[in-house]
Parts: sequence; structure tokens; C-alpha cells
Amino acid sequence: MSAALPKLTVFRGAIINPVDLHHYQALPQALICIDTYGDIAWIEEHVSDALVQDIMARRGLLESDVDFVQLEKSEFLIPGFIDTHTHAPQVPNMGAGQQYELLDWLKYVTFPMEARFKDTNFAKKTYKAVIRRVIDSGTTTCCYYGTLHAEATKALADIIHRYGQRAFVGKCNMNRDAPDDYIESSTEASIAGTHEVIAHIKRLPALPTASPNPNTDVSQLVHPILTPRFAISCTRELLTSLSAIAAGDSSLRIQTHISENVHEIAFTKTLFQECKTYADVYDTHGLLRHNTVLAHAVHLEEEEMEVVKRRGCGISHCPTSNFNLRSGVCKVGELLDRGIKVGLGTDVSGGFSPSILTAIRHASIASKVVSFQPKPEDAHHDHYHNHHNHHQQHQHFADKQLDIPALLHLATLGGAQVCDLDARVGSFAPGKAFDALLVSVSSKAGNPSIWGVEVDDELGIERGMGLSGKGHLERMLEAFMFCGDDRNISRVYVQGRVIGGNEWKRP
Ligand SMILES: O=c1[nH]c(=O)c2nc[nH]c2[nH]1
Ligand SMILES: [Zn+2]
Repeated sequence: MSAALPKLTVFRGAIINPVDLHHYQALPQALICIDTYGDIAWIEEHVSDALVQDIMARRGLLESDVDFVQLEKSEFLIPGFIDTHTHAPQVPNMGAGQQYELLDWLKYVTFPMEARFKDTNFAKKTYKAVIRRVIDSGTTTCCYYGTLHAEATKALADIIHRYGQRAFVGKCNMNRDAPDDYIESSTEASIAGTHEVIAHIKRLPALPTASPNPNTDVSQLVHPILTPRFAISCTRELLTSLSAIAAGDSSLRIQTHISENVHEIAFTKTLFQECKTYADVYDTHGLLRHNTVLAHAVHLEEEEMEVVKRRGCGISHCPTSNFNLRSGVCKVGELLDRGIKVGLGTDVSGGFSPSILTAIRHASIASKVVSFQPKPEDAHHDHYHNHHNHHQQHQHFADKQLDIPALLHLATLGGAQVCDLDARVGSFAPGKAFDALLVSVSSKAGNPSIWGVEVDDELGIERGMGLSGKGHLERMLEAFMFCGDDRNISRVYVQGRVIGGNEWKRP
């Protein structure tokens, strides 16, 4: 199924299409046409059965000219999930170290596992299983941390490339405050390894069906990304050398961690006493810009939020990890109200699941936790006045739970914005890549917790219909987001090619 597309493909059926933080389109009867590069050629949003042939003819197509895919009533297409922050070498550790917070967890659980990737054979074997699992979880674009090892990280990029996922892959930089067997010997060694991995990734061949467009965001799926682990583990000299690499290529993405845990923040401030804040460490070293992905941002100070917004950085919200490592609850609503770009990250193995569906659920719970917090003005104002106040300050999200359109946005288009790829992915539009999931809520998918919305094609019954006052397609989406799992992901498409999912067969 991963061979070059011989023909145009036209899908007929239900589509969920994110628009912005407040809206998504639920289109029960759409047509979407994919060209031979795997890009979306056109979309017809509302087409009754009787008009399908006419619309195709108007587009100059006969059904026999194309691969025509008729979706079942219990199926829909949704843009693939975007994981803006995860650690590929930590997947074998998922669930381990429940007793620790961040700094001890790094020392006792994480660094020992990452050190094992010195053995490139171990790395290759592990990464194959990791990438297969991440793809089958529905992640079509992923920002990966590798380890410190250039060879293992090149192998990671090779496997992602072979499996056909869209990704950013970074060799991690760490030259201080780390164990003797898992630290880079010098800034020079760290930078040399970084150049080596970047050059390797840039040499990976384009898809046979790739567009000739010279913009590598269009012609390539796998991209390098600068990956200083976090401020604590990088000397000033290392941060300065990394920013020199960044300055030479404005399209090179940067990823790091920020303000995750209170002890981490305190330690960072003792190491960089000349910097006003944690964010200032990165800013003074020239690492905050429009394509910087900052993971966590749980405890940002006012002026840090301002600099993040000013520089156009994106935040990777990692709620599973923030709960699991007891880091805290990120006030995502406030970030969104400030117009900061936000996506979701699984942050495995701080997080214990590689699935963005889990991140969606925990983002919802985190926002509900924030909504429970007493607000300073509660003592003085009644509910109406608070509400009124928020409205006046354009506070749509602060202190409120994130609703379905907002959660969907974070998982798709918001993530695309964070990794500066929203011109290519995150929603369905002509000219964008067809990165999508074919979702099934049928009982045949084998996930009993989602059967309540199943369509019984034979009886014509749409169970669950009307239960939440929503249309049936919206109810299917809600059930998938909160109760679905890999069993409901039949196919995973990247750039128009099926690369995973339940119906996918190993080549
Ligand atoms: O969640 C996290 N995972 C990590 O591996 C890490 N390293 C520094 N800071 C970190 N936070
Ligand atoms: Zn992380």
C-alpha cells in the first residue's frame, strides 16, 4: 500500500476538518481528491449521493479514472495527529519511575535508559518498534528527541524515513550535569555530532512521488531540529554554538524544555544568575524564535509569557507528563488568550502513553482542574460579574475547560503551527498534504467503549444519536477523542500514502 500513487484518489464520506480554536467543520457528505504527489487537489464539502457523478464530471473525472474510496457510515477522515514533543529512546521506560519528580526521574530512570543507545544495534531494534507504535497511534507528524548519540539518532531518522512518517528529529545536546557515562565530552564534540546528524537527515532521499517544489517542507518528510536538552544540561558555550547554527538557517526548528518543575527552575536560576528568568536563558542565547518548540511551560512568569509571544515561539502542552511527574498544571487557556501557539505533546516517558488521544484527554482534565481553582476576584464578585469581566478582557479560555473544537485544534492545526508546518498539514485544504486518519467507530473495530455511537448499516440505526444534542458525526468525533484508541484507527495516511493503522499490512 505504500507504493507510489498511480492515480488520483477520491474519498467519499464524512470529514472532520479543524478550522481554528473555536470551530471545526463536520461534513457528513464530502468528496476529497488527492493528487499523485499526495497533496489535496480539491474538496467538495456537501455532495448528496445523487450529485457525486456530476461533481466528479465537472472536475473532469470519471469514477473509473480514480481510486474511489467510499467510506462506511461508521467511518470518518480527520487530519493526522501532531505530537509536538516526545522522546523516542524513552518509550521502553513508559510507566516506570512513578515515585519520582523530574530531576530524580532523569537521574534514576531516564539517563540510564538513554545511555543504552550508545549501542547502535540496540537503538535500531528499539526504534523500529517505537516508530511503528507511534504511527499506529495516529501520529502523522512528530517532533522527536533522540539521545546524545549521533549514530543512534541517524538510525532513528532512517527508520522514520523508511516508515514514511513526517517528523523532526534531533540529536540531544547535553554537556554538563549528567552522569559520566551519558554526557558529551565537550562543546566541540556536541556541535560536531549535531552537524553530522543534520547533514545526514538533509541527505535522505525524497519520496519517489515527491513534489519537485524546492521548499524542503514540501518535498521532504523528515527534518532536522536543534535539541538542547534543557538549560541545566547545557553550558553557555554550547547554547551559543547552537544558536550560531540556528542563525545560519532560519528554517531550522529548535526544541527544548522550559519551566516544567519548580526545582528545575530554581536550579536553572542558580546556574544562570545573569538571566532574569528561565526563558531569558534561551532568549539571551538567541534560541527563541518563530520555529522554537518549548515543552511544558507549566510555571511561566508574566514576562516569560510576553517574550514567548513576542518571539513567536510555540508551546508543547504535555499534560500526561505534567500530571505523571507531578510537575504541575499548565494554564493553557491563558497562553491561548495571549495568542501564543499551543500544540500537544505526549512527552514519553514523562508521559506514559504515545497516543495524542491520551494527551487530548489529559489536556481536557488539566483545563477542568484549572477551572476549579478559586480566582482572586471570587471573593468580591458573583459568577455573572466574573464572566462579564472575562469577556471584556477577551478571555475566552482562561479558567475554562477546553471544549472539543479547542482540543481538536491543539491535536492538529495548533501542533502544526507550533512546528511551523501549518502551511502543509494540520487541516484539509487544497494544496496541503493529505496526512489523515481513517477512523472507524464500528463494532467491527473491536473497541466496546465506543460502540454507543455505532451506525448499524443494516438496520439504519444511528445509536447514541441526539444523546448530547450534537449531530451524529460530532458525536462520533467526541466518542473517538475520549474513548477511542488504536483499534479505531484503520488507516494512517502521510502525504497520501498508507503507512499504518489496523488495515495496514507490513510490506
Ligand atoms: O519531561 C522531560 N523529559 C526529559 O527527558 C527531560 N530532560 C530535561 N527535561 C526533561 N523533561
Ligand atoms: Zn520532554
